[in-house]
Amino acid sequence: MTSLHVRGVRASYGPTEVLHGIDLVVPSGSTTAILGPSGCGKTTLLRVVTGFQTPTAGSVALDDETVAGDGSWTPPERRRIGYVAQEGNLFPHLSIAANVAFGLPRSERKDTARISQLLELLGLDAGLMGRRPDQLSGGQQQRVAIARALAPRPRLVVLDEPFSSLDTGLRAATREAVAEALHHERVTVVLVTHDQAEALSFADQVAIMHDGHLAQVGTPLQVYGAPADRRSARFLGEAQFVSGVVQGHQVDSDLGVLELDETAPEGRVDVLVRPEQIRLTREDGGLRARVVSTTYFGHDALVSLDLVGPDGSAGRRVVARVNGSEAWAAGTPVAVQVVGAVRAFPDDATADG
Ligand SMILES: Nc1ncnc2c1ncn2[C@@H]1O[C@H](COP(=O)(O)OP(=O)(O)OP(=O)(O)O)[C@@H](O)[C@H]1O
Repeated sequence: MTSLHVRGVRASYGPTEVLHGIDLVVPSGSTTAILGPSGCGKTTLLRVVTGFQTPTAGSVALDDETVAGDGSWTPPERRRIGYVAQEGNLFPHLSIAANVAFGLPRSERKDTARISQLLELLGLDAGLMGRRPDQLSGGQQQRVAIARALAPRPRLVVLDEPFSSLDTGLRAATREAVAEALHHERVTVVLVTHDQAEALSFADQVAIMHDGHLAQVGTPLQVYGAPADRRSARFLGEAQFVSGVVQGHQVDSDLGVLELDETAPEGRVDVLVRPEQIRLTREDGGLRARVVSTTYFGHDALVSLDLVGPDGSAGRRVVARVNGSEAWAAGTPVAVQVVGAVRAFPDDATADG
């Protein structure tokens, strides 16, 4: 097992710098998801790690072996990094067995035991070995691509949006099978995605990238529950901000007096309240609101509400996430309660976007 160390990496296309000093450690045998909007530099970081791009500053090391930077350079084919692209890129003219074997050293390419073990590991029937890629579903093709990447026992596996071309049901099943196989092989993994649910469910660690910077690196719970800035909060799940004033461990906000998750400087703040933190009841009293509309998703629903002021006037709009089986018709008067501690950010909207 191998750990990945990215230190102060900068990278450019011509005169334009797109990575502005990336620091990231992926511990041995763990999975890190790099999550960020299109164009933020995720693929460029993968290119630097795999060796298809030279950093203009900083270094990349696998354990204590520097493969780029600090005067060292190991070409991609000698880094022992397995790479899986969005479309898998299987060789169309080769059988499934030959595709997987392609990853093995020439002397081991006839090792059918290793090939069937890998296919089995990815939940693929050994009977598929003789087929060609176009005779498999998209999900099966991606599993074969992962098997091919794992075949030579790489030090690191890099997955660039490997599930994004699959439809929703197939994506979840493929992701689960791949996660299990990677875990079984105890390989270190970097996954690039712009799918929040994928990053949170697949990875031990999530790195949030914006404009060539890592805004935050932490466990899925940390990055979702305690985002470093407003932009990361908005990028990961639904985020709404209400104004408030910090008083000790509490904040007096548009949604009442709420507990803070950590101490914040006294004064005006914006308070992050996730929709699932807002509970609705039909009781009279408490903080009053009126249902504006409901968007139904099956397992849950988002309910838009206008808070009602003491004089009965409509106040600010907030959104609550409720169980999909609950029906909240437009116009229904409700009582609103915020559950759990909330996070405060300085109220200067320009502070972190
Ligand atoms: N070959 C290139 N030449 C010039 N600029 C490039 C090149 N490849 C990427 N860029 C630019 O570098 C920036 C980062 O691109 P990159 O592909 O790393 O982002 P990304 O986060 O992977 O995006 P996506 O999720 O859309 O794949 C973007 O502004 C992009 O336009």
